[in-house]
Amino acid sequence: MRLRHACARLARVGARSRPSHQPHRPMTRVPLHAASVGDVYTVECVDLASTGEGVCRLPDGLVLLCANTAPGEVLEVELSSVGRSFARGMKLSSVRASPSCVTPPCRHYARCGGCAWQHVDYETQRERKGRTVREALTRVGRFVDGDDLTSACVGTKETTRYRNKMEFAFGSDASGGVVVGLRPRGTNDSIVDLEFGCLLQSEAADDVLSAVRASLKRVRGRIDAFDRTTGKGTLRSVTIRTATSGDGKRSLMVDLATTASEKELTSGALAELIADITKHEAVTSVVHTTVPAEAELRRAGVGRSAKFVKGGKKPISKRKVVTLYGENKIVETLHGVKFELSSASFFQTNTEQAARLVREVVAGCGFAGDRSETVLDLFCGVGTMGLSVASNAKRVIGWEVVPEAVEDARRNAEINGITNADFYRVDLSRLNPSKGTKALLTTPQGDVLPMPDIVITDPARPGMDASLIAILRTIGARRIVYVSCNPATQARDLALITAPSQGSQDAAYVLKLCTPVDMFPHTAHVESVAVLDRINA
Ligand SMILES: C[S@@+](CC[C@H](N)C(=O)[O-])C[C@H]1O[C@@H](n2cnc3c(N)ncnc32)[C@H](O)[C@@H]1O
Repeated sequence: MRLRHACARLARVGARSRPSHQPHRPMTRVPLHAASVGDVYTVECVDLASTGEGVCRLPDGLVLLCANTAPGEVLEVELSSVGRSFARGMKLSSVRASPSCVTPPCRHYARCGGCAWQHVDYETQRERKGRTVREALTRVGRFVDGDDLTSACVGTKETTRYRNKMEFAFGSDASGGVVVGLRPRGTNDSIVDLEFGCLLQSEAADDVLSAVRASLKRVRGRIDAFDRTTGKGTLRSVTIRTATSGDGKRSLMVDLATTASEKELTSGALAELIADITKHEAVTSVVHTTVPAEAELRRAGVGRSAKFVKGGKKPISKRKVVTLYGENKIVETLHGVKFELSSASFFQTNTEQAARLVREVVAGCGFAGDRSETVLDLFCGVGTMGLSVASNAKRVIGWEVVPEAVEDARRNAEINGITNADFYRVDLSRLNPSKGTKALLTTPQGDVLPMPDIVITDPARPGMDASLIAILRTIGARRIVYVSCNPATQARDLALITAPSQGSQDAAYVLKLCTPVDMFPHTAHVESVAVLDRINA
């Protein structure tokens, strides 16, 4: 018996020697922690990691990650790896069950990387997401009142079939056939064949996925999956988008991405696959995206530690999209605004929760109620936020880097009869702060735009560039509403926005409230809406 830390403080947690079947592995370097591979501990799971693993602690404080456990469970774990900052272990048995553990609703849960938190009840997930945002504010943003500034996470009743868009990859099975599905948890070099469908997407979209699987069986041996390590093979991915009309009717857009030439689309195995998809009643649009055949992964490391990682610094080659059936568009409605989406358009993937997110944004703007205010919509995409607030504002000005999204935003304004919203293309990471307000308030044609009263900003995961934040502080709008899908970069940026003012050309802000919104049940992802007021506005 190898008792390691016989300390009263840690009495709840015990260790025993590795089972006799475990070979002794000699240490190659002086360990920083007393634990070693093969040791067995009794620990309590105290938290949930983003990977879905339970977070436990060894007697010396080292974090231990273990799959198939949930907060509150006491379990016996055998260590499978011990690093400098954390260890991993395999659950041997449960000593006391977790009150938050549930049976995962999806039959693919054990392997699929799609929904790592399915084994934990929704209330625990929601509470954890709220805590992620609070912890980012206090630890990254250093807001001493981060806890008080964060409200409870806005949850949802629809914890399955909530996504309006899913992308599935093609891969090869052991006998050379083609399978379609998602990547397994923790690795990107194989595919989980989703024979029971995917609980994240609509039932109609699941029917199309089944049709694709059936078709792949029929054309077996005549077409192969693209191999990202060699750049060989044809079938890359299939994206299924579901739009729901007011009467609940579903229409589906299917985007098949392959390396095939246009000739291959009209005859042979690929043409048969396309025909099978098109036959499906709810499918209103089928497009094909040609992605050039280039290897994208390289082997990193040697021996047992080798793994494939995204390789090279080659620019992503241009994709070519052709419409094979119907039109390359689908119409989705959000907050009373219709959005016409092409296969390449970014759109919020959980329509129901996006409506809640937009409601938070509208409330966060705190409109005067007389349509007197000008709104700047940064990172506007297809105009989701700007068009949703246009009826409350005098004018909306949107900025976005992707030209197609700018075109979509303009068209969306038009089809909704919105005449007070303009959208422009700009790279918001390349603004020149020495130009002051002009850096952001001049159109590409040189027209000077009005000073905004309210700024909505919704950057991608890396957050905002420091130069953009400096310009926003020069502009000094009375309110900033910051929407984010990454609590850490949001907290970093909020700290910069609220830093003390350097003089009359530099407004300072105070953080009023941060509201987490759960857009992606069963995953660690969380969106949050922060509201900032200009001091002495
Ligand atoms: C999280 S999305 C938000 C889109 C939109 N607000 C919505 O709710 O649908 C972030 C958007 O920022 C755009 N974007 C990313 N980097 C950018 C940059 N450097 N300059 C301008 N826009 C950028 C992306 O193309 C994307 O449309």
